[in-house]
Amino acid sequence: MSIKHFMIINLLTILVILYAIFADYYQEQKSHTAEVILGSLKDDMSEISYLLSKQIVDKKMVRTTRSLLDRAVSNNDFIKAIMILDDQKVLLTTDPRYRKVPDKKNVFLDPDLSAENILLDHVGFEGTIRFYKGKDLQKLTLVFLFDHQEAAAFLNQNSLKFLLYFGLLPGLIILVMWLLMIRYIIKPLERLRQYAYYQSETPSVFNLKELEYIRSSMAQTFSRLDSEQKELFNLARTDSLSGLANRHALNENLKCLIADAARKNYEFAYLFLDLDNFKAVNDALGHNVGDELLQQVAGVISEVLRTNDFVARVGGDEFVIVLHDYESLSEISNILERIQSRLNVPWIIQGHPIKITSSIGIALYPKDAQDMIGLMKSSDIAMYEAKKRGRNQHYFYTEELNVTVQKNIALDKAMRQALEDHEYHLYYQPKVNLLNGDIIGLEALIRWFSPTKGMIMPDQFIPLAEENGFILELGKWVLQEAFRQQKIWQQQGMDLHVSVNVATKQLLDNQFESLLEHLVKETGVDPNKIHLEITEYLFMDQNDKNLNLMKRLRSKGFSISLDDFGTGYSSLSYLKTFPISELKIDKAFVRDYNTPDGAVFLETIVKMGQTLKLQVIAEGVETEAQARYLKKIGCECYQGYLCSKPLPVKELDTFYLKHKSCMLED
Ligand SMILES: Nc1nc2c(ncn2[C@@H]2O[C@H](COP(=O)(O)O[C@H]3[C@@H](O)[C@H](n4cnc5c(=O)[nH]c(N)nc54)O[C@@H]3COP(=O)(O)O)[C@@H](O)[C@H]2O)c(=O)[nH]1
Repeated sequence: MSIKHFMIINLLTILVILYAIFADYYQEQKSHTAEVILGSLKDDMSEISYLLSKQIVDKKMVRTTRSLLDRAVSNNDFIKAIMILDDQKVLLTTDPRYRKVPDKKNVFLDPDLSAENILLDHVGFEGTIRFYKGKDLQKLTLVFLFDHQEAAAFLNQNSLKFLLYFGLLPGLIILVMWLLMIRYIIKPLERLRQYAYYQSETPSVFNLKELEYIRSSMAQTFSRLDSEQKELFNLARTDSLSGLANRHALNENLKCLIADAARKNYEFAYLFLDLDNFKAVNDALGHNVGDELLQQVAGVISEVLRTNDFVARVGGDEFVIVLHDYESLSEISNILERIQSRLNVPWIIQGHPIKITSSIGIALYPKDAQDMIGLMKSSDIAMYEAKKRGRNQHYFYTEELNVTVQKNIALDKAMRQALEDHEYHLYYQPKVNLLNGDIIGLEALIRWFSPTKGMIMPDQFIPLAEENGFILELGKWVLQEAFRQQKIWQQQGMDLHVSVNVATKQLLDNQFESLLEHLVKETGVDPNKIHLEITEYLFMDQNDKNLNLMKRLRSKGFSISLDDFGTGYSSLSYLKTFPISELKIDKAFVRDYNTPDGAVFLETIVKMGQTLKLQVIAEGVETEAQARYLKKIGCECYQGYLCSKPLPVKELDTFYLKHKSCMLED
């Protein structure tokens, strides 16, 4: 039951009780009035009886009393007529209309009957006139006939007043009480209920103390809950480390932005920023330093951006910036250049000097993607392109880039499957001694035989394998296969070393050394018969770790051959420091042997090799003229189509048995 209904029932009960009390009181008043009237009639009766008793000495004199009786009737509104009866005979009546002797029981004053009943229901009442005629006591009956109409009118004359005072008043009181209750209890309670349920506007102060206590406690509780909720809301949307928005907040923001941009038809830019080499900072200097660096980076980004731009940290060293309200794409570029140049300064974090750069991918809504996932993907693709292009730059997503990425994804999948399906084979290309034409070694070169696409050359998949790390798995297979083959040839009496291309990622892998040990054990190959062809990129970071690794590999018998020499890192200091056995001059220089610059380069390398006691081998030798020139300048070895293209094992066996050497014609 509601409070309202409860109140109504209570008020109605009070009203009914009040009415019952008042009705009882009214009835009592009426009876009392009737008693007073009847009393006065009785008094009149006594008085008139007395006067008549005195006046009458003979029944015949009754008529003489007429004036007295008329006066009595006119003096009393409740008497309609007065009759004097002698037994059953009417001697006198004040109103000739009433000549009939009234029934005895209708004029008898029954003490059990109420005055009101007598006045209203009886015809009248009687009294006795006693007088002496001589010595004889004579009796006559005096009858007062009631004027019922008058009596009823008199008795009821107060009922209107009563109704006004006692009938309407409680009603009014109850109404006022009801209105007060509505105003001070029911409405405040309803407002409290609404407040509790919908947490609508805080109700203003209530007049009733208890309700006010409830209201103010609720207001305090809600305000506390509100601030806690706000705090939780912010916590759930804030990255605790940087204080920037987190991924959750980014998603919410993007959802609104996409909806708004779709409705109002405007463009915005979704930028994905990734720090370059942040992992190295974390690994080398610890997470404390990494965390502080991230905080500083967050500060720089926020400083450069305008207040209505949005920035979130969405991963370890990954930030997302959402820009809108820009005039042109070059405005975006300007902002990003500002961020990148502000980041690309020497930082001192906890006493450590740190250099950090960033790569940023940009996707535009709606051109590049129309939804959140699409924007993330596109900006991610663009960011990787920025990294691929040398880091510390930003790159706008293009559909062509996407096509390349999709191709690479498919290639990546196929490349991995190909290893399981044994679609890779090693070809071998002879390395030749220029002085005597002897084949001194072989370079293992991978080929992929796809059942659908035929032979796929390594430069179509090795770069991707190096990029996505698959080179570790594939390189392991190459090493295993080359070691196994060298051992077979060795057992067959072909005393040739085998050169294996080793990607920088493979070399830097912590498991590389143990992998070599394991493969040596597994295949039984002599490490002295293995050349590991590495590129100059390894020497970009000439740290002790790399140097020690090279030294350990060398001490185990492996030879280190420097591939594509001249195309990469320009500092030559590593040639002295690192235990390198062989320099392979890139085929681009061999091709240019007959140009002044090419010749100078080749001669310089050969001389330098001689000075440093390194074996120098020229790659890509296709003509006798090239070979003769190389021989003339003192280059010891060459590799190239002049002797043979890379061949599969069987063909190479045949070739080797047939030629054994690639002697230059005199
Ligand atoms: N990490 C690994 N890299 C590998 C592996 N196998 C090959 N590769 C690298 O792929 C690049 C392309 O190799 P490929 O297509 O096999 O080309 C080699 C030779 O075929 C080519 N060559 C040899 N002689 C000539 C010539 O006279 N003319 C001419 N135009 N090309 C010639 O040169 C490539 C050998 O290069 P290099 O390794 O630098 O000695 C290449 O970079 C390979 O390194 C692998 O298993 N792992």
